[in-house]
Parts: sequence; structure tokens; C-alpha cells
Amino acid sequence: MSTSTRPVIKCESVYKIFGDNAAKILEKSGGKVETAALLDAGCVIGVNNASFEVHKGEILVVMGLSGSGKSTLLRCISRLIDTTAGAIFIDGEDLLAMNDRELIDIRRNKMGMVFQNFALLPHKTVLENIALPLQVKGMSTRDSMDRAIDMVSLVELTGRENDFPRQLSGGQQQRVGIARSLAVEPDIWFLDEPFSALDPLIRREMQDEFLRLQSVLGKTILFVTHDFDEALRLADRIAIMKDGVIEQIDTPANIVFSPATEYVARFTREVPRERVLSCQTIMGKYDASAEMSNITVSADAIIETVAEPVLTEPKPVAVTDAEGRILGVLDSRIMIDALFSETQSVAVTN
Ligand SMILES: Nc1ncnc2c1ncn2[C@@H]1O[C@H](COP(=O)(O)OP(=O)(O)OP(=O)(O)O)[C@@H](O)[C@H]1O
Repeated sequence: MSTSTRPVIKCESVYKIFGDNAAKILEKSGGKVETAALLDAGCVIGVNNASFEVHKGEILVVMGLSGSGKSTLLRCISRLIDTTAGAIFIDGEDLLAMNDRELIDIRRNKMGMVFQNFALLPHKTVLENIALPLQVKGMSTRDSMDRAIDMVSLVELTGRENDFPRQLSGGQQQRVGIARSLAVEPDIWFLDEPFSALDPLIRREMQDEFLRLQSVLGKTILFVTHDFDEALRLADRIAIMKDGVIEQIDTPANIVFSPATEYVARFTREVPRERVLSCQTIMGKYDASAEMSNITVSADAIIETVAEPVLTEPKPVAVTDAEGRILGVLDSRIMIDALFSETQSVAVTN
């Protein structure tokens, strides 16, 4: 993830107010949002003063309980609904200033969406469902079908091309939804509770599938969920929402170890540290003269994913960066200290 470049998504004081009187009240106040007056007038505040950026290749998970404003925020940024106040920039372009044609163009070519209910057309086959957005863009039937076949393979559904949605399991239907949204090669990927309708085992499988796809595709992602565990598994950063307000936006480790508010802390109390700490945050010093294990682990791997091999390995395991350079070591003592020590002594930097 790069944070030095221009953000792909930038929100500045974004508000979404629902209610017949909202426009009138805003007009009276000269566009200034006075939440108390709006609430008194019976308006509902969907998103309340959201400001943040999402960078290229980053997964930002928007997490909150039902009614906290997650979907409304996502819909403002994808312009499925109009924003009441504030500014949204996509690759530096003012989204709210775009005309209908520009909007259709950006939504068709730059943005992909996946919804909880899969939103597949029941009378079309898997291939036809995936090819449809390409045909809407003007691609020939033949080319769109060829591309749809590639997409089916990407989401590992080869052999089911001619099935109808009703012949597929929920997880398979969502794979089709994912393939369809990726077919147009969007830069920005919006996923609104994509796995919430799936049972827990399939859900976990789809989360792994999502991470696998992202490791290949490197999209810029806004992922909405009400499940804190899902947020921890998937996010580069998590935005926690309550009553339309983003209470905290930070890495999973910082959310868990430095919750900004009491509300955020309520989600984090029970989270085991191996779920959020990376190898880099607990590793020991590398001694070039020591005999090392043949296995290595990546510096940004979460401890949970490497605990077993490290704990069963008699020799120290090298922790390496993306170029394979050794940054430090892990061994069973370091691992046990990190997992079971009572005090939190590690520096949270990832
Ligand atoms: N079209 C609408 N008209 C009026 N109020 C709305 C509308 N859409 C959303 N709201 C309100 O805005 C607030 C945020 O809703 P939103 O759907 O964004 O929440 P959410 O966090 O996505 O919830 P869920 O997880 O249940 O989908 C809620 O109070 C909701 O009732």
C-alpha cells in the first residue's frame, strides 16, 4: 500500500441527511450543517461529517452496527445517492460536480460493486450474468463471453458457466457477483456486506478468496461489514462508525490496542492479540551466526497465520520483507511471550 501518492478516494466533511425538511434547513443556515436543528426537524443523519482518504491498493473496511451509516457512506461515494454536503474526490476529480454522462462513465469503467443479495439476473446463465456489464459498455457478445470465461476461471467456477443462479449455492452465487463486478476491470471496488448472507464456513472461505483476488489484483477497496472479526481479517485500515460518525479510522492493530473511544473499545476487548499483531511487531534481533530454520515468514504476516510452523520449528525462523531481506527472527519463546504475556509490551507499528 502506498500512501505517498494522491488518494484514490478523498472525502471532506461528507454529510448525508434524510428528511423532507433537510434542504430547507440547510438553505436557511447557508449550507452549514447544524445537526441539532436537523434532528429537531425530524431529519435522520445517515453520515455525519466524514473525512478520510483511501489510497491505491488499500482495503478500507467500514464497520459498524446496523443503522450506523455504513451503506449510506458507500452509496454517497459510489454516487448511488446524492450527498447533502461536503466534497468527494475520485482520483482528484470532484465527484459531486460530475454531469450525468461523466457519472455513467466513471461508474461503468472505474467502479465495481458487490452486494449482499448477489443481485444476479435469475433468467441468465453464469456467463450471461458476467458478460452483461461488458455488453452494456459496448463490447461484442463474443468478446464479452470470452472475457466472462476468464472471469469464471478467476473465481474458480469453471464448469458452471451455463448454470442458472438457482442451481448455485450462496457462495457460488457470490463468486458470480464478484466475477461480474471485476469483469469491467474497475480501479475501485465497493463491497457492501458481500458475505453476510453466507453461513460461517463459506463466509470464511469467501474472505480467503477475496484476499487471494486482492493479492493478485491490487484494487482500491471500500468494504462494508457489521462484523468486527471480518473487518480485522480483511482490512488494511478500519473505519468504525456510530450514528453516522466515524469514531476511529486506523489499522486493525491500532484500533485494538489504542481504541480512540469507549465505543470502539467495546468491540476490541475480547480480540486475541495473535489476530492483529504482525510478525514484525514481535520479532527478535537477527544474529547472522545463528543456525536458522529453512522456513521464513513475511514481516507483515499476522501471527495467527504463522504460529503453528514457528512453534513447532526448533530453529529460529527468519522474518523477511517483500524483497526477502531478513529483518529479524521469531522462535517459540518470542511467540509464546507475545501470545500469553499479561502486559502489552510490543510496539504496534503495522
Ligand atoms: N432512504 C432513507 N431514508 C431515510 N432514512 C434512511 C434512508 N436510508 C438510510 N436511512 C437511515 O440512515 C441511517 C444509516 O443507515 P444505513 O443503511 O447507512 O446503515 P448501515 O450501517 O448500513 O445499516 P445496516 O447494517 O443495517 O445496513 C439509519 O438511521 C437509516 O434508518
